[in-house]
Amino acid sequence: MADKPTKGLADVVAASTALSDIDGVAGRLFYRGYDIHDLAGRATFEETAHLLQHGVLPDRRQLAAYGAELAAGRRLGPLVEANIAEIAGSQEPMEALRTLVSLSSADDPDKDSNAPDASRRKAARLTARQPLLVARYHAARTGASVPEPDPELSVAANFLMQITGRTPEQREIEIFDTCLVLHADHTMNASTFAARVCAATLSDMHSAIVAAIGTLKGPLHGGANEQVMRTLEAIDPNGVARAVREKLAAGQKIMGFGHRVYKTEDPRATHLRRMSRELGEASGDDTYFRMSREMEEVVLAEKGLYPNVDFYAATVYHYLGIPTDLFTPVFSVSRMAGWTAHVIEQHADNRLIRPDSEYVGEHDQKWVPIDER
Ligand SMILES: CC(=O)SCCNC(=O)CCNC(=O)[C@H](O)C(C)(C)COP(=O)(O)OP(=O)(O)OC[C@H]1O[C@@H](n2cnc3c(N)ncnc32)[C@H](O)[C@@H]1OP(=O)(O)O
Ligand SMILES: O=C([O-])CC(=O)C(=O)O
Repeated sequence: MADKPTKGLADVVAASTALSDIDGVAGRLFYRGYDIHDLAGRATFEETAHLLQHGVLPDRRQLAAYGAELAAGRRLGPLVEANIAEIAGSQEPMEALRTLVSLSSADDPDKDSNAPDASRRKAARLTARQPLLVARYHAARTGASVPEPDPELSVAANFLMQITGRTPEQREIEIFDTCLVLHADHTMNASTFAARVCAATLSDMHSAIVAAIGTLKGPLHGGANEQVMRTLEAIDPNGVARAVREKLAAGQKIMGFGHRVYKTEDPRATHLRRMSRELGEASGDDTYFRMSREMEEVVLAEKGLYPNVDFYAATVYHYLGIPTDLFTPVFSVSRMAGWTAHVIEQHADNRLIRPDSEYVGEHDQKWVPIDER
């Protein structure tokens, strides 16, 4: 007889990891032992991805080699090239990414190997390709041409240039790079768990990432950042408190608030709030930032809930000129670093993940032939 389940597996320890750690009471987050507050604004996304996928912060030689690997991986395979226009015309961004990443395995020379070196090469290729997939998807649906990625530019700079069609300012690149660092990994979040469950069957890296993308898409997880912006756009700037109270009274959740693990401020939100303020003020119209601040005060007062990573990411991306329906794809660009590292970690010390369930259905049913039912 199985034990009673913990609904949503809350507080269940599902895996061991050396990748990231959270103290939900103190509001602290660490990547391989480094405090997120030390990494944000200092480490680049490339350094962070190397830290996660290779286990160490790279020295200059390692970083140059990893940067060259990413630059070489910034191209789409023939199957993706042949299908991207049709997919962009018929699928929403996260659906499209799910499909395009799946198609990407076709030309991956390491697709049949889960050996550590092969998986690290796949991790770099997936990390390099994800921003390009988002940019090329967006261009295909708008009919715009997309500038070729510049091998001298960072992931953040290339992505902003390709999405906005203009040369981003240095400060915009720094802010976006920090966003990528902040979203790169987060212990056993739902999409990472999905990736690890898939990997634990000894399935391949691409399959695990497809599972993760499908899981990130939902509005209770990565999909919340898009919903935050839609909420801000739908609310009268002069009626924020009233609108929030009405939603709560109607039993609705306010997107971008609450967290399974953090019982206090999400440390990533601290950085994102600051960057949202800076970009809002620089834009000359910080209405959405001010509305966000008011929402934050009301939700804390009414429900005791704090903003999570998705809340201020929404306005940061908005001010950077990223289309709202690409916010969750942007999350996937960053989280690719963590997902792939988790797949490598799972394969390195694997056991099938197969929990039990509590049976709550009927017992002792008697078979009835179809014509007698
Ligand atoms: C990258 C990320 O994934 S960060 C999370 C992104 N998701 C969101 O922002 C969506 C909104 N937030 C939520 O739905 C939740 O807070 C989650 C999914 C993040 C965490 O979920 P859980 O730990 O399962 O908490 P659960 O949903 O059970 O909420 C507990 C209580 O707080 C309430 N609550 C939680 N979040 C919210 C919210 N955003 N707005 C209003 N009420 C909320 C619930 O209604 C519930 O109240 P009840 O006990 O009276 O029924
Ligand atoms: O950890 C979680 O449950 C969700 C989250 O904040 C993330 O994935 O970044």
